[in-house]
Amino acid sequence: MSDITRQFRYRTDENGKEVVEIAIRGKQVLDRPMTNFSTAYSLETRQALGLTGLLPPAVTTLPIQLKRLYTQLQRLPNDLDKHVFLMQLHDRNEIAFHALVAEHLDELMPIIYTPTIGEAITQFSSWFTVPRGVFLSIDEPDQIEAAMSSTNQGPDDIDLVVVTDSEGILGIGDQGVGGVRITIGKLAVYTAAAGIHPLRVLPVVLDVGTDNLELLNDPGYLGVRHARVRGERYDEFVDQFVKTTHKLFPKAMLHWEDFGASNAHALLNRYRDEVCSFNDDIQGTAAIVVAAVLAGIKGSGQRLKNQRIVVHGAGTAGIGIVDLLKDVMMQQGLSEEEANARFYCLGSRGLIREGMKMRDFQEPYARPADEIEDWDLTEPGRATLKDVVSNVHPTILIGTSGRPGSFTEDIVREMAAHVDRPIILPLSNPTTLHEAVPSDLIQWTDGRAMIATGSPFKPVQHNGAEFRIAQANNALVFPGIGLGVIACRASRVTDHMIAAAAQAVADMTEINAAGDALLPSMDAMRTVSATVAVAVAKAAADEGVAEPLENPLQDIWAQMWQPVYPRVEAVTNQYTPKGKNKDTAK
Ligand SMILES: NC(=O)c1ccc[n+]([C@@H]2O[C@H](COP(=O)([O-])OP(=O)(O)OC[C@H]3O[C@@H](n4cnc5c(N)ncnc54)[C@H](O)[C@@H]3O)[C@@H](O)[C@H]2O)c1
Ligand SMILES: O=C(O)C[C@H](O)C(=O)O
Ligand SMILES: [Mg+2]
Repeated sequence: MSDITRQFRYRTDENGKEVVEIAIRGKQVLDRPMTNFSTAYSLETRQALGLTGLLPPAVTTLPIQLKRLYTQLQRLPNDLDKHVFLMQLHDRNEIAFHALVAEHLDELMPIIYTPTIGEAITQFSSWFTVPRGVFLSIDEPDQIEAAMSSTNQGPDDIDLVVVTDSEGILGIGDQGVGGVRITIGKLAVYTAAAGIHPLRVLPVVLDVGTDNLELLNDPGYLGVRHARVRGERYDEFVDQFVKTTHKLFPKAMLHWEDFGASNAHALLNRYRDEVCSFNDDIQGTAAIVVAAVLAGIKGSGQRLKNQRIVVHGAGTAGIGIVDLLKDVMMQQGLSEEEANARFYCLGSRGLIREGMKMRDFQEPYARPADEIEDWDLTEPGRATLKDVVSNVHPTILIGTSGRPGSFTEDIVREMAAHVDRPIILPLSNPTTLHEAVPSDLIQWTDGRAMIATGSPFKPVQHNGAEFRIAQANNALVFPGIGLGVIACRASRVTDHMIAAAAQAVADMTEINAAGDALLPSMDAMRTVSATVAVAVAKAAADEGVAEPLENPLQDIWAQMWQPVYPRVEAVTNQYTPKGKNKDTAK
């Protein structure tokens, strides 16, 4: 790696200010998203970088550019067009992109991320323009190292790798190569919410084929054109990817996103003790949902260990949530057996019971086979959600099924008839897949339900009160987990660190009046991330997977990158990646 020529380098000067040294000249400067500051370049810098004549004469500032960009954005007719516009800005002027998102966080999160990103992913091959991310093909496993190295990054240059194999994108399933966009979206959220430096990250798609026939039959499809490879060849490919990533970027946290349920659990278990590895759908979702649950329970004066919890959709996210809730219950004094008994998990064949076919990660939660003997079932031999709710009287109902509308009026009214403050969490994304919408839930429970949803919803008015709807999306917590891990260079991500993240978010919320939300709002993401990061770094030190930070708040705050143009130095030297500093060179 040592003789790679660099074109520019971001570093911090003696006053802690960011500087970019630029060795390229002319049009090349404007062609790179991290060196193109466009009309904001001063006349001297334009001269020094050979930009004279390549830009209109006026010198502007980032705020003026943002005003112009925001006006252009607002003229666009729909969210997908806005998403594409923002992604093009991302590829043209990355700092302006991040600054625009930061300035309009609440409004633009749903555009760059869930739910709009779901639509963008399904249409990836038709709106593809500029490639971003690393594409690894199962048909060329010997190219993994070359592909991962083609970004010219040295061993100290990458803090975070987000990877997907696209089998379980949101609730929309197998999206083939288009899944690369979820890794880019997640990384944009890491930067917006936790100030992770945009040059110190790598989005990766493992293209192992697709079982999506629509994609396979589309002549314009840009991915590997065959069915999904499974089994040994898949495992070897993933293993090769993990080993290569760890070899090239030994300090990076590996974030797994939107794998199918079986692989998600298996890969987390395989790698969690080998590398610094985090599954967002399992652990990130669990952390944010447990935070919402803890806040709700505190608000209604209850104890977690006394709850009856029904989980509709016992897959990656659902069982991840259950596992973490169980850990917290055990910390509160329940035995494992007692804790397991608090959960009722449903899959596509209804309530999961002993003797049924199930996945290994569901086994601890299988209900006794004879439990439903006395139940008056809607369909013989299968306990549906309706049956479970009317027999169990749950206090908490969680939806991670991707089945829209499955929390029906009947079911919700039945649940609310037996609990004072039902906690109802329809978490499936994107918006169209929610198990119920907040306005219905509030109406059906006459304002008693405590709600959080996976995608954003507008506040709901009821009986003169405004209900702000908490968004229980892992985006509120994974950026802080990543920031904490990076700040203390944790070697592993442990369950204790995830539980600490959940508790930190729960502690930020007070539920006093009807309408109070279960979680902080998305526009408080930077504060939430910093708070989570401090808790995660502390838990990492307690667990012995990192050294304690000397001054946690200051260290973490200082780590957070701000989207402003750095001072420019036109240089002539060529860079080589350094092994030992935190500079970011390309
Ligand atoms: N809010 C968040 O932060 C968040 C995070 C992760 C996932 N999710 C959402 O949760 C949903 C599921 O994601 P996942 O990654 O866990 O997928 P998954 O495929 O791993 O799990 C879905 C589960 O639902 C079950 N299911 C299917 N049909 C059902 C039915 N009719 N009744 C009951 N269960 C049924 C499946 O058996 C499977 O176990 C998606 O819509 C995803 O967007 C939300
Ligand atoms: O991506 C999201 O919006 C949350 C979650 O990771 C999901 O898969 O739905
Ligand atoms: Mg996901």
